[in-house]
Amino acid sequence: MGRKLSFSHHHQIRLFLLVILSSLVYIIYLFAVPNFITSFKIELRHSYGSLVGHTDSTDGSEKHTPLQRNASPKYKFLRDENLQASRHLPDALIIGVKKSGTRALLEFIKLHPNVQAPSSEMHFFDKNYVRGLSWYRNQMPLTLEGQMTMEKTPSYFVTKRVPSRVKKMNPYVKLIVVVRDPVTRAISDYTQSSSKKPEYLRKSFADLFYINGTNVVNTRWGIVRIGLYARYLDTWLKYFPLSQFIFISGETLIVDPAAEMKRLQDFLGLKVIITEKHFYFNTTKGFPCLMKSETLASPHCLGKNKGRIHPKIDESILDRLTQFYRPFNLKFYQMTGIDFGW
Ligand SMILES: Nc1ncnc2c1ncn2[C@@H]1O[C@H](COP(=O)(O)OS(=O)(=O)O)[C@@H](OP(=O)(O)O)[C@H]1O
Repeated sequence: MGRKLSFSHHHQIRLFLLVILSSLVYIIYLFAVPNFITSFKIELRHSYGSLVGHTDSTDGSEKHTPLQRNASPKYKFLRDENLQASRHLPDALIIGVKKSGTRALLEFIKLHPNVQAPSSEMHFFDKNYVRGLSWYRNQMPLTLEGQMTMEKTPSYFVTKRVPSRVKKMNPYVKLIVVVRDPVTRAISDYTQSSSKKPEYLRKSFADLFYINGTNVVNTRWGIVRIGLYARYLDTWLKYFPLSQFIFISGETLIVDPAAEMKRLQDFLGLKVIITEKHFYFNTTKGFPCLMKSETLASPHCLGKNKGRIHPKIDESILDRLTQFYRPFNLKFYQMTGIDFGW
């Protein structure tokens, strides 16, 4: 009887321990797994650490949480060095021009250790302005002291309300404009639009280029209008001095990317780190590619929507376009002091 009692007593203790252990496992599951998933998602969203806590105060200033609080191994170096990372409004903007090589330029300059930039176009000054500057700053990647922040949205160059808004953010911001022969630019833009908008498939370049069967150039067609660089620059120059701009040749960016990158690094006051060594010419793509990108250690070209095959456009239309742009191009050379040779 005594042995029986002690057996059931042991049995009860084991059962009790099992219940405690299962409850513990359940509690750990409840708390730890969601936390793990959340932090994993955050890591994915920001390749360069948004786990460094920061919040926006109502007055728009930014508060930082010390890196020491972040246990992620990614920040070990920063913690060891007692460095703090924070988000800043852009010091430089790639404002345009659409289809001139703005993505290539951004990818190339992002290789510089002192440059941080979001990959996507923020469209802050044209479409998202109501969200406010603190929203814009929150979209920027973290930077350390000595690093500059950059953003590119090519529609800024041609949107009337943008220059005054940019000036309000920072009157000393550096402005980067990539330009390309407006004829090639128009065809590139048309090629992209045809791939996106089905209505373009039913109309040829000629249909859209001339006003209803006449031989009058349709200057209301955005694809033609964007190439009037002198007009848009004129608006920008009402707000910023020419010395705050750099004009990058889209053509040179393809044949000699290192030369344009040297000009850009000098203009931004950066040590020239991106040189010929960073590029190779990919004959299949027909464009320069990077030996390594910001995220990939292997040779890397821009995506397949950059460097598209253009449709054949009638010679007479090309001549007409060239003539049409000529006076505007000359004016642009005069304003910038650069003959782009178009
Ligand atoms: N290295 C490299 N690789 C691929 N493409 C290159 C490169 N350098 C310049 N380009 C030219 O960039 C054109 C696209 O311009 P954007 O990046 O400014 O286009 S966008 O406005 O952001 O849509 C793109 O236009 P398309 O050829 O019409 O696709 C290219 O001609």
